[in-house]
Amino acid sequence: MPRDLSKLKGCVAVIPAAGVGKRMQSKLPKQYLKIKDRSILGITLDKFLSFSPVKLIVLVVSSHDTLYKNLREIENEKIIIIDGGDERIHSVYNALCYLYDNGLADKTPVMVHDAVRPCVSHQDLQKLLDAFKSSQQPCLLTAPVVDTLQSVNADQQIESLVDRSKIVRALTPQMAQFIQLKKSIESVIDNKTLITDEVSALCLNGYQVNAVTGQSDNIKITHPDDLALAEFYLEQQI
Ligand SMILES: Nc1ccn([C@@H]2O[C@H](COP(=O)(O)OP(=O)(O)OP(=O)(O)O)[C@@H](O)[C@H]2O)c(=O)n1
Ligand SMILES: C[C@](O)(CO)[C@H](O)COP(=O)(O)O
Repeated sequence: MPRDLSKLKGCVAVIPAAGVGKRMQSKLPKQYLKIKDRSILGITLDKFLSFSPVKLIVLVVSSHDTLYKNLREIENEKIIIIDGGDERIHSVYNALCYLYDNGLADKTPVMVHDAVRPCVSHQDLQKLLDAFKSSQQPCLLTAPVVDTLQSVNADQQIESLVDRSKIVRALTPQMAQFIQLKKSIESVIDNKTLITDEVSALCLNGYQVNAVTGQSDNIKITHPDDLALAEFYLEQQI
């Protein structure tokens, strides 16, 4: 549905939810699995609908998906639905193209957040937004690595100790000005560079990206064990 986005003030959230969840090994795409009667995607959407700086949410779903229509959160005028692509990066790019085609101003802050990270807190969203506003540079939520890190060779033999003070877990949201994000992703897609997040695209295009330490409970539900863990973390937030 076309909209005039040229006057939009505030932040846009892009939520890629067009994956199949292979590693989850469930019949349903994992974003539709339930945690205490609520779908993972519904919980994530609710976090963004109730975060007032976000004025528009672009939800990206598979073109074969009909399940999103059953979400009680979907009937909200802040949400726009877009078809996804083959990889996460293509799904995000489709959302950015929609925003471009509908006139979103170049400097609008855009946050990209995985549908399957329902434990993200408003406190962390605000922290990320504050860091973005004060630095005027792209940034992302991160969490420290707590284990000792060893690198291994192809035969699983330990090669060397990795300096963990230089490593962080890349979480989402990841954010940048709209046009920085769109041009960076466009360029990695054109060059067929394999990347798994927005920050990689921004770095490859020469932007300085700042890590903002967030809560380590902002997990991506990836494997079956993560479901119980996310349920536990969400209970702690009530
Ligand atoms: N073509 C794709 C692939 C992934 N995603 C979304 O990107 C997020 C993070 O990706 P990941 O955890 O890798 O999800 P899946 O691709 O669904 O999982 P898997 O890799 O196990 O198949 C998820 O919200 C997923 O729905 C997407 O929008 N479009
Ligand atoms: C974007 C992301 O969630 C950051 O951790 C991640 O890159 C998703 O991709 P992956 O396939 O699980 O690495």
